[in-house]
Amino acid sequence: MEAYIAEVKKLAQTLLNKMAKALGIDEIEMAKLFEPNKVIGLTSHSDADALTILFQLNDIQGLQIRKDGNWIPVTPLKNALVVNIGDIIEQWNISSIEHRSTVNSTKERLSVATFYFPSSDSELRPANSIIGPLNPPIFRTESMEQYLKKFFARELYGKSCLEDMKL
Ligand SMILES: O=C(O)CCC(=O)C(=O)O
Ligand SMILES: [Fe+2]
Repeated sequence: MEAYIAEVKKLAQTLLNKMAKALGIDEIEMAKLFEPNKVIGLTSHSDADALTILFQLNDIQGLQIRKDGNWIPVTPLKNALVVNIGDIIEQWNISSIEHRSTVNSTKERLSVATFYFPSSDSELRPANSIIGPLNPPIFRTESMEQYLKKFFARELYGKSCLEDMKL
């Protein structure tokens, strides 16, 4: 995995250098755009899926979750997976988790996220067992197809892909 990532990085650099050269862009100026200590990582967001299973492959810290307005680091643990609640589970009145990741300017951080979504022909609505006269639905019903269309058109920023479905 590490060797693959190193090779992919080299390939991206080679391709960008060639493109820059062909376009007359200064290669040194361009390289400055990709310095690790200037790369932000992933901006604050919640995942649009139901659950994200995250495997942190090495012990370089980078993932942070937002709790009561503070950013809390999620220390990688050996033989442990991180499970993130995604936006879709908000239909069950459980909040999705806002998180971000930072990069380390000297050490490479490796993590593999698997995003678990309902099937594309399903419908997003609260389960009958959790709604009633005292617990009306919080979101309007939407097809997964509509939801995914919106998801792919939106910027990775802030919380909840369900926000605009709020009733
Ligand atoms: O950097 C990480 O481990 C988290 C990645 C993440 O939040 C995402 O891909 O949605
Ligand atoms: Fe995420």
